[in-house]
Amino acid sequence: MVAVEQVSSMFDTILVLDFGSQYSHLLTRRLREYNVYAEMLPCTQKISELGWKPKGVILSGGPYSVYDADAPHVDHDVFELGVPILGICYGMQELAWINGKQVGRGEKREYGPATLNVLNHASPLFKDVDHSTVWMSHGDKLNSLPTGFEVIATSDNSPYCGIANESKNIYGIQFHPEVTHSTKGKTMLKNFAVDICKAKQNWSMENFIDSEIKRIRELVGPTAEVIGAVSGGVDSTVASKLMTEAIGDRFHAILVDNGVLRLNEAENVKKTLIDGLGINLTVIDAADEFLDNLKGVTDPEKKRKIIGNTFIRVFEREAEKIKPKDGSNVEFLLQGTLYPDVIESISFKGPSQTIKTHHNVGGLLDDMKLKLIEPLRELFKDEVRHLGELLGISHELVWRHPFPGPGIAIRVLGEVTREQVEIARKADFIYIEEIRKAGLYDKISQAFACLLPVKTVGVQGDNRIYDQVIALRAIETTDFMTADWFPFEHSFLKKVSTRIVNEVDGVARVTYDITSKPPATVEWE
Ligand SMILES: Nc1ncnc2c1ncn2[C@@H]1O[C@H](COP(=O)(O)OP(=O)(O)OP(=O)(O)O)[C@@H](O)[C@H]1O
Ligand SMILES: O=c1[nH]c(=O)c2[nH+]cn([C@@H]3O[C@H](COP(=O)(O)O)[C@@H](O)[C@H]3O)c2[nH]1
Ligand SMILES: NC(=O)CC[C@H](N)C(=O)O
Ligand SMILES: [Mg+2]
Repeated sequence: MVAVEQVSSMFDTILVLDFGSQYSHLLTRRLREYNVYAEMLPCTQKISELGWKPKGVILSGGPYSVYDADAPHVDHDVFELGVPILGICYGMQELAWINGKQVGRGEKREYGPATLNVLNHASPLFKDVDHSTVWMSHGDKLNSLPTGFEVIATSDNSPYCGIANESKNIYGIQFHPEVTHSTKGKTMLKNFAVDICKAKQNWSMENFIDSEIKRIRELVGPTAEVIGAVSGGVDSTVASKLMTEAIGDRFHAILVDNGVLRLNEAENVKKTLIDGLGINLTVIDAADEFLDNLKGVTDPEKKRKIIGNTFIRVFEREAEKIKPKDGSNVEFLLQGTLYPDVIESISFKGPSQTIKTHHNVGGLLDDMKLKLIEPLRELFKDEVRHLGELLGISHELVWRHPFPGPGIAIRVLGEVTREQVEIARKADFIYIEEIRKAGLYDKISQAFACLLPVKTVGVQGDNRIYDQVIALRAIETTDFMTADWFPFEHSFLKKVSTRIVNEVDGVARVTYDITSKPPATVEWE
C-alpha cells in the first residue's frame, strides 16, 4: 500500500504535548486561529515514533508536580529535534526539573490574574506584549534558574514568570497564555509559532480540502470502494461530501431509517444528499425491525443498546449487498470522527464517569474488518462547519442542531410505539417550524419536543379529554457538557402550545423545561 502523508506532514505543525491540563486543547485552538496547524499528543509520546517533524513543541500544563514519584515526564529526545520549545506552567517546571531538579512547593498557591512584568522587551516571545494581565494556576515554583536560562519576565508572586534560553530557543512561562483571561496570551503563542518556530500560517479550510482530497485518493487507490453510515447530521454529511469529491460513486453512503427519525427526515436527507450534493446514497427502511425490537422496552439505556445493536446488524447486512463492479469487496469504512473525540481518547486523564452510553456506529469496525477512513479527525466542530460551507453544503444543514443516534426513541419516554413516535414527531415539527419562523434557530444550540408517558385531563370543544403531555426543551451551550435553558418570550411559548394542542391528536397539555444541565441532562432519557 502507498505510504500516505499525514496532515502534520503536509502543513508546518506545532506539536502540543499534553500533560493533562484542562486547557491543553485550547493551545491547538488558538494556534489554528492564527492559521498555524497544531496537533496535540499525550506527553508520553515517543519522539522516535512520531513519523513527522514538528516546527516547534509546546509542553502543556498539568495537574501533577514534577517532583512526584509518578509524575509524567517528556521523552528527552524532544531536545534532539533542534526545534524551539515552549513550556507552560507544568511544562516550564518540567524544563527546570530536567535541568537540575530545582522545583518545589511554593509557600502560596497562585490562582487567577497577575500582572506580567516584562524584563526583556527584546525577547521575541514578548513582541507586542506589554505589562498585561496573565492567568496563573499553580502551587509549585522554580527555586532557581536552570543553567543557560535568563529571566525575561516576573510577576508579584513569581520571580521566574518567564524564562528563556534564547541560544537554544527554549522558553518557559508560569502562566497560561491559552486562556482568554491572559489578555496578550494569543499574541505570545503567535510569537512563538510564527516568529520563533517560523511556522507558515497556511492552515485554512481551503488548503485542507485540496490536501485532504489528495490524501483520500492516495489512501483509497484507483479502484477500492468505501462505505459510510450517514445520518443527515453535519459531520457525516461533510465527510461524505469530501469523499464524493475525492472518489465519486466509489463512495457508498447508507442512511438507516430506524423508524425514530424526525418527520419526513429520510425523504429530506435523500433529496439534499442525492440531488443537492451528488452523494451516492442508499436509504434503508428498517423501521419495522427497530420498532419490533423496541417493543415493551422502557429503560433508556436498554433502548440505546437495542438501537445500537440493530443498527449494526442492518448496516452490515446492507454493506454486504454493496458489491463493487469488479466483484471485489468494499475495503474502507468512513467515519465522521472529530478532533474532540480524538483528544478525549488520547487524554492523559482517564475518562470521566459515564452518564449515558452515547451510541454511534463505533462498534462496526471490529467485526467488519474494514479499514477506517476519518477525514475530519483533525478538525474542531467549527472547522467542520466552515469546511461544509466551502464544499457547498447549505447554511441550513451546516448549522443544524445535533440529533442523537437513538433519535425520537429517547424522546418518547416509556415504551416506543409507532403511535407514540408519531405524536412526538408532529409536536417536534411544529415547535421547530415556529422556532425557525421566529428567527431563533441559530440562537439555540438544540431544541426538541418530548412525549411524556403521563395522562392528564383537558377540555376541548366542551369535551373532556384525557391525553398525554408534550415537554418542550431548548438549550444554549457551547460544548453540551453544561447548558442553560433558552429564555423564550411568553408569546412564543403561547403560540407553540396552542398549535401543538390544536394540531396534534393525543396531546392535552404542553410544558416548557426550565432545568439547566447540570442537574438535568439535555435529553430526557
Ligand atoms: N440513522 C442513521 N443512519 C446511518 N448512520 C447513522 C444514523 N444515525 C447515526 N448514524 C451514524 O452515527 C454517527 C454519529 O452520529 P452523530 O449524531 O454523532 O454525528 P452526525 O449525525 O454525523 O453529526 P451531528 O453531530 O451534527 O448530528 C453518524 O456520523 C453516522 O455515521
Ligand atoms: O448520538 C447520540 N447518541 C446518544 O445516545 C445521545 N444521547 C444524548 N445525545 C446528545 O448529546 C448531547 C448531550 O446530551 P445529554 O446531556 O442528554 O447527555 C445532546 O446534543 C444530545 O442530543 C446523544 N447523541
Ligand atoms: N497548571 C499547571 O500546570 C500546574 C502545575 C503544577 N501542578 C503546579 O501546581 O504548579
Ligand atoms: Mg447526528
